[in-house]
Amino acid sequence: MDVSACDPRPYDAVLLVSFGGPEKPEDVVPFLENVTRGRGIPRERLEEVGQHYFRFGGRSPINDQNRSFLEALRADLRASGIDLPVYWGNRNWDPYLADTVAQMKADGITRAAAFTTSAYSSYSSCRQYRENLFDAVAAVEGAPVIDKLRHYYNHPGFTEPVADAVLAAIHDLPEELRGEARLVFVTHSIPTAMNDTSGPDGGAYLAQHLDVAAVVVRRVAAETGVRHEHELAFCSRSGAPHVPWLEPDVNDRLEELAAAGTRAVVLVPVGFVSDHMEVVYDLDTEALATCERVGIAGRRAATPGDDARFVAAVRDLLLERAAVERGEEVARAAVGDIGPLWDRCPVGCCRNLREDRPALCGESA
Ligand SMILES: CC1=C(CCC(=O)O)c2cc3nc(cc4[nH]c(cc5[nH]c(cc1n2)c(C)c5CCC(=O)O)c(CCC(=O)O)c4C)C(CCC(=O)O)=C3C
Ligand SMILES: [Fe+2]
Repeated sequence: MDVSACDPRPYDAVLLVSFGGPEKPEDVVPFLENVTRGRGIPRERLEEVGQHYFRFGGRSPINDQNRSFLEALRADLRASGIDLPVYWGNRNWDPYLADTVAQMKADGITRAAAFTTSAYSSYSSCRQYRENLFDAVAAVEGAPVIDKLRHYYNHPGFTEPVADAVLAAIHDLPEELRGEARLVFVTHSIPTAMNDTSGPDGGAYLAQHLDVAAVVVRRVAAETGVRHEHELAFCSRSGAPHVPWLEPDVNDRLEELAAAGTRAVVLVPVGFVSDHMEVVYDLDTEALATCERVGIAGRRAATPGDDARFVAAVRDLLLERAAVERGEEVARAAVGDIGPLWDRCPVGCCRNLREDRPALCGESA
């Protein structure tokens, strides 16, 4: 392998940044309190979401997904001769970001590249993590510098596993229904006001999802010769009922589709990089039950998880950014119409609608 192509300098560590989740029943309520502190989420919604976790023994799948991703990433880097430690810190549960940053400092780390488990622009999926990074670094004297790797929803290492998963799910349908399967891409609903302020010009959250969906539909058509009907729907709506969130809810949409004669659907959880609770509960438990009830043959496409191509995308983004920071020219892998996004978020990107809080990894004003 060309050694210069695997030069991670100036980075001496990688940091996986994620949401965190409970691991046992006693964790569920304190976890939900961490997530919703100061956010005005109605009590009934919290109780309902708590039930989703209790139904799975009080254990979210997200931490185990991250553990296997970490193992895969460490192996990938090692195999490429990149000798960097890989750390992990969360927003809402142990290991907390501030503790991880303290450990990195103790280990002598000076500059880390951060990869978040959210692919898209929005306050919840990008800027809030940048605020979390600011807080974690501010809490640790002499903390390392942390750079967030660019958005990767349109990196082929993300879209290729998604496209393959859709092909596999279509193939899993009864043969006579495969050609007419409708692809319902699903992501986390957010308040419409949060979508309106996502990215530097607003609307980036929706635009990015639609871009990926179009890419996947084209890739599937190239394999099967069928251009499947497709659309975007949402899961996991929260908040107060009078606050508008992105719609349609996937369950409502499945009812409408059944009434209009749709017989087969593939749910594509394109908003999730691995099997989070939203995937195993909101889609596998709830939405597939809706399919059953309304008489649609439904399948859920797999998430990228620890697919080798997705893991390798982290290495690609790390080496790309390292070269940028060394002042070299780079080629940036991206598919779709939007193209590769920025290394540092523009000023005002994904504005915090509640309050002004400092964030790392942005252009300074
Ligand atoms: C855009 C987005 C992502 C994708 C980007 C990303 O991955 O970060 C995401 C991920 C996740 N959300 C998660 C869990 C929860 N999200 C909640 C609440 C909320 N999510 C929101 C948005 C998002 N959330 C919003 C606007 C709220 C309202 C409160 C607020 O304004 O912050 C609540 C409180 C209960 C409720 O209100 O539903 C819970 C428990 C988990 C862990 C799952 C697991 O355990 O596997 C993950 C990965
Ligand atoms: Fe959430």
